[in-house]
Amino acid sequence: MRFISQEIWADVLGYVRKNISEVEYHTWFAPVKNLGVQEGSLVLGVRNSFAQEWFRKHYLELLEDALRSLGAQHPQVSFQVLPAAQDALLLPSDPPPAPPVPGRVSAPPPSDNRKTLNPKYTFENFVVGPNNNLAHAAALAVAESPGKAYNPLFIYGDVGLGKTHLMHAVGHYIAERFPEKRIEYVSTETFTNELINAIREDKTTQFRNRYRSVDLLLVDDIQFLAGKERTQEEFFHTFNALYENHKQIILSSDRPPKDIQTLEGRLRSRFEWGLITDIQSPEFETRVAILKMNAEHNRIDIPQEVLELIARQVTTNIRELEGALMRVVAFSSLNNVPFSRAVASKALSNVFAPQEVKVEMMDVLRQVASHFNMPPDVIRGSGRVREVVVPRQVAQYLIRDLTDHSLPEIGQFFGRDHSTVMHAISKVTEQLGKDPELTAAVETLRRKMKGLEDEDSRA
Ligand SMILES: Nc1ncnc2c1ncn2[C@@H]1O[C@H](COP(=O)(O)OP(=O)(O)OP(=O)(O)O)[C@@H](O)[C@H]1O
Repeated sequence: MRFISQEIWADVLGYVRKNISEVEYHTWFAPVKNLGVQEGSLVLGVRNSFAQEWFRKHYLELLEDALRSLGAQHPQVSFQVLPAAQDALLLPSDPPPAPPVPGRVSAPPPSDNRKTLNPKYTFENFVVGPNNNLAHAAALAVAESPGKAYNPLFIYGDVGLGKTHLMHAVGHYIAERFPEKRIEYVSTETFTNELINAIREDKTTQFRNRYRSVDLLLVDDIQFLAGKERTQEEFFHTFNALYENHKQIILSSDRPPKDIQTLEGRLRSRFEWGLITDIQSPEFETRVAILKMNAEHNRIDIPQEVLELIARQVTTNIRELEGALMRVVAFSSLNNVPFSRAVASKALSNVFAPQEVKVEMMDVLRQVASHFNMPPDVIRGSGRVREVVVPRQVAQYLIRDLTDHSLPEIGQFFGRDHSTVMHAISKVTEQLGKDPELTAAVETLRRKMKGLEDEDSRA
């Protein structure tokens, strides 16, 4: 059974909900469990055989339509009656727990002080790249010496780039080492709403005590303090109380303090007391590494070239990048086809502007290297034996054929001048049709790189 993510399942439910009444939805769909995909069929767990029959009769088509809207070409849905005890079944988006390591005692359950933290947002699960290494180093320093290294730590950056993840990572790190420490994570919006309620219910003292007695305060999206005078006033006092007691404060924002309009000067200057660090959009290699980690985390075996294609499609927001991976996984499960670049490209074409699968020089080199079973560096190296020269010529020929690179650019990539590349290309052109082995290699590789048309037609 392959899992489909909760996001995809939520999309299916969203589709269903738009097409039936609320009463119907709550009666039938709220108790359904998504059990994953088996042989291309989405398996749903229902409570009893009556429900099973009802679903088959009344909702099968609707569910198939929902899957079609998500890219399934031949959607199939089946229903399984859950044993009574399976109501509390592990959701398929939670990967099955790893088998216990003999002789190792499993970790104790998380202590209470991390109840507001997302368990996935740890340092171990954070991929460090040139876009975030300063923020990561600062967060680690703060986690090791809370209240001493940088206070406050102010992390800013665009949507979905890992600010909340880093804040929580500090929380987990501290919670693990100091289980007695009180950790509070709050979004500025929640802080504001809680303050409003406290004022209305005359409970401001409790509100203050709660936030002023923590050891680590994590506040997300602090830019939303802008224009909220009463909340700013309250936050100012919370900040001072914590700061004076050497308690660590971490703030996140979509912009640096100086760009938050209508923020009181005294707050702005406090935000600048510690360290201000930013997170930028991840570059290609970091995006691939994030996808790889996600895939491993979910025990999905997906080829590197597919991850690279996804990483090329989604360039700015990591949340979207993860969503794109889940879409590809769902698409391949639902259509029962193996992962490939063509499949990924199709899975994403509903969401992202269809892009031609753009082939890069490195892609070609890697494919050629794997075809001829030798390391890419050897092909690019100086070896002159036939076993190396032929793959090198094939790689140069295919790069010229499949990319827009000029002869001098290709030459530079191989550490040679353009006339050598020209010679390689004419050599391969001359042999095509004459040398069956070479012809087959070129054709296979070309097809693979152009998006694997053969798999395309199966998808
Ligand atoms: N460097 C990274 N390594 C692994 N996963 C990451 C990394 N950066 C971000 N993510 C993942 O991307 C998703 C979005 O991250 P997060 O919620 O922390 O972003 P954010 O900057 O706080 O966004 P927002 O501004 O919307 O609050 C999360 O699932 C997070 O785990």
